[in-house]
Amino acid sequence: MELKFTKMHGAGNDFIVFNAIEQDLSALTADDWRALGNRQFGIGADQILLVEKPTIAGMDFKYTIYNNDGSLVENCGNGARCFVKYVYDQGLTQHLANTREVAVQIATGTMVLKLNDDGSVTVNMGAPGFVAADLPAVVDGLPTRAQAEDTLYEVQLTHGERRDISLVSMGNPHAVQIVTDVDAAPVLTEGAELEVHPMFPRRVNVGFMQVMNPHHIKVRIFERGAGETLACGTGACAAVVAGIRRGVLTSPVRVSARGGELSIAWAGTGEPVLMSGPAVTVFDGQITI
Ligand SMILES: N[C@@H](CCC[C@H](N)C(=O)O)C(=O)O
Repeated sequence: MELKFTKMHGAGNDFIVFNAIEQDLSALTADDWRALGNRQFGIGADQILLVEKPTIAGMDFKYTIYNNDGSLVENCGNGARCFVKYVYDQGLTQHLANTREVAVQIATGTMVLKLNDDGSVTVNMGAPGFVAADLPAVVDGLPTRAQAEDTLYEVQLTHGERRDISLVSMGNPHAVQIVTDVDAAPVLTEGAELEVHPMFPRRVNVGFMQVMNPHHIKVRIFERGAGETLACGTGACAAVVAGIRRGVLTSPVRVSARGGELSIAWAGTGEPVLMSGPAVTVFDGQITI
């Protein structure tokens, strides 16, 4: 089967984007997503994004996301920005010519994406969630500590040290901790351990943030199903939300990831998180699988 794709990235978080409206990808399996995402034997990407027809009235598109380990996921923020640039560049929507906004259906609901005049994209990511069971996270018996509006859960690692983590759902699950020096943080080892910690039955994205000042953080995210990436949109949102709830950040917040910068605004509980940042096309290609 011959498939056309576009390689894109948002702040270095990279994607293979398929038009699944004009191409039939229904026979592809988790093994195929894994093979396509493989950096040695495939195209290589952190996630694979499908542009599909919506099944909910009023939506322009359905947005489906796979990690490069083949797992289907609920949300991808950097991918959402690339998604809107893709449908605009490919002429798949008339809406953008007028309002420059599209409404997309995702696994957990809907999302509005706006293409800005400078080519950047703003995504309304919806309201974050904090109920452990919803992430899901099993927190029974874990020591907790209140910090401002947040609840910190004390998690024990195998080497004996403990970490205070905030739990945030951006549609997908995030465990966020504050570190003093993000460049020296043990992202690969502790990220890999926490991703599959028994308290997270569906695994988790692990965020490490260094607070530079109340309006600026540096982050590194060990993504569920992809390992450490150069940026993670939902991870950046989760870090900002956790920092605001802990009382150490004030909206809006500039987020510096290793692959680029995002800007995140959040007005508090029940309000949506607004994320702005770049969306870049790298090349178009065709692959036989
Ligand atoms: N890169 C993403 C998040 C992709 C999904 C995540 N790895 C998960 O499994 O939940 C982003 O930009 O948000």
